[in-house]
Amino acid sequence: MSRVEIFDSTLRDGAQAEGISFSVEDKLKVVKAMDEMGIEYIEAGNPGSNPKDLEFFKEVKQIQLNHSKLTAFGSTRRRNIKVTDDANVQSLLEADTQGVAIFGKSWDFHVTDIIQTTLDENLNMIKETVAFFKEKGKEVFFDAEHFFDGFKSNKEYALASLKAAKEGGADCLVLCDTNGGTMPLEVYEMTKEVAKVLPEIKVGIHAHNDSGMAVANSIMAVEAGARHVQGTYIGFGERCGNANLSTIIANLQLKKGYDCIPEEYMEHLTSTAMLIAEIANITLSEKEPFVGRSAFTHKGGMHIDGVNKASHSFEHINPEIVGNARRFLMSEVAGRSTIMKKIHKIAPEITKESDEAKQIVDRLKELEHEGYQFEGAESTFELIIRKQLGKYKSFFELENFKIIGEQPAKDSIFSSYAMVKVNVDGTEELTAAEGDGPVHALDSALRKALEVFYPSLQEVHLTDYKVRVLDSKSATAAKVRVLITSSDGKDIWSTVGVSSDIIEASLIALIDSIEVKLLRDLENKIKAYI
Ligand SMILES: CC(=O)SCCNC(=O)CCNC(=O)[C@H](O)C(C)(C)COP(=O)(O)OP(=O)(O)OC[C@H]1O[C@@H](n2cnc3c(N)ncnc32)[C@H](O)[C@@H]1OP(=O)(O)O
Ligand SMILES: CC(=O)C(=O)O
Repeated sequence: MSRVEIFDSTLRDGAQAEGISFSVEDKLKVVKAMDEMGIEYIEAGNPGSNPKDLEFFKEVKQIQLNHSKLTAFGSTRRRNIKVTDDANVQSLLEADTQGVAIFGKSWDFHVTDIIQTTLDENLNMIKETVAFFKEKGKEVFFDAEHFFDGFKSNKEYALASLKAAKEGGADCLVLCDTNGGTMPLEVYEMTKEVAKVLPEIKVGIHAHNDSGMAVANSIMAVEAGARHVQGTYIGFGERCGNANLSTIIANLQLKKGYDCIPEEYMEHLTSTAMLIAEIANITLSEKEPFVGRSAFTHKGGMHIDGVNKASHSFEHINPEIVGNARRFLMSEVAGRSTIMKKIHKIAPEITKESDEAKQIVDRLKELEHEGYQFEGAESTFELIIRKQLGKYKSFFELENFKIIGEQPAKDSIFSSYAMVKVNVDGTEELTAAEGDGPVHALDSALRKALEVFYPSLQEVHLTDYKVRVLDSKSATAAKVRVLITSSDGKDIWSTVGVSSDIIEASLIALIDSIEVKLLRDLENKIKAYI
């Protein structure tokens, strides 16, 4: 199996994405996650950029890495100064990492118009900076910024920038599609030419996603001979993002037979994507190939029927290989086989013709008539089946609650408080909490009271809250459907509630969300015991 090195820049190019800001603690968590995933290189920051990155590079030394090598990122020396006088170069040394990624200009226009120096001086800047770090014993990646645009503008000069890095002793020449505008076949042809002109040095690819081509471009570069791929684990980065490494790793390893990460870690691909999203405080796109929640989710009745008969009829790989799971959605386009599949997970003995099956279907129809919709809220659906079959005992009773919304003075901020009393096996707990709004306050108070009995609820938080008005003609008397998505960092689940009162609808969904978490914990305990 041919090896392709994976180089993750979540902490550097990822941190250049709009809305992303990592604390030192966050960065340390990402480093651990990448190491546990078997990622070969972690570009962990830009020490010349900010004191936080420098502090991080000190802290990270405490972590024992088993797979990954750390690299720091920075530019070549500035024009017309000595390498040793360049502050950025000094910060890179101070970061004290095994590797450094040095970016330099490959596009003649950028040299003359952006960094405003001569073409020769830029080549000197590249060669001298690379040579400096080689002398210091570093593994040096030369990131040829704007390589593909440069190649189109002035091929000789773009290649000369690579040669300058090679003469400086670079270990890898990384061709960057910095503006993300290059098309896959162009990447293939230009990479092929580099591999031909400079056969004795490793070539890499760093693609941005401005044309939606970053993954395709990375794969095409590998097809053309690149053996080092840079990107960010779930694709966020400057502007439209970077090449998504979770997609690339899965494609290269499962479809193309390359060796990117240890085989046994492939099943952690999805949970690591969720963890990175969690740390970055973003919602992982449900549509993300391989690792998204919808990646193996089937809605059309015929698709569900097909997957039940043979999973590969509508799935390109088995979801378990990447640690994801198959889901069937309940909807107006789902057939009876979908419902039976759900019932069978809980009660395999029940037949399509049995009274129990009929009662469940009737109950579902009733609930749908009330405004429930289970598409995307399978957890509530599962609880309904369990309750209907008498296979469910609630983990707690909500005895009462009170919500206060107040604006004590005309211009003061509106605030909400909630008080709840819960009962767990005869023991009562009364708690209050504050929130940004009534539902937030209620959620906080409910979990605070229950955490006394079930500490694992501390891991749970709401990742999405949607309200849909069902009959807008009835104005404020209209029913609303509330869909809540929750996560504990390992798993994501959705629950639904319907009422003409938005608080009640939210409460129904919140209670189900907590019940689902406690049910899963119990199931996991039983599995571990068996
Ligand atoms: C393609 C990429 O992603 S490259 C990395 C981009 N990332 C970032 O910019 C985030 C981190 N950057 C920073 O924190 C800041 O830009 C710093 C601290 C590094 C530098 O800040 P400043 O000194 O204020 O410079 P500024 O941010 O305006 O950058 C422009 C300077 O960088 C120089 N520069 C840009 N690219 C290069 C390069 N490849 N080689 C050498 N110098 C370069 C420009 O010539 C310009 O210098 P000048 O003002 O003397 O003409
Ligand atoms: C190096 C880099 O981030 C780029 O050229 O896009």
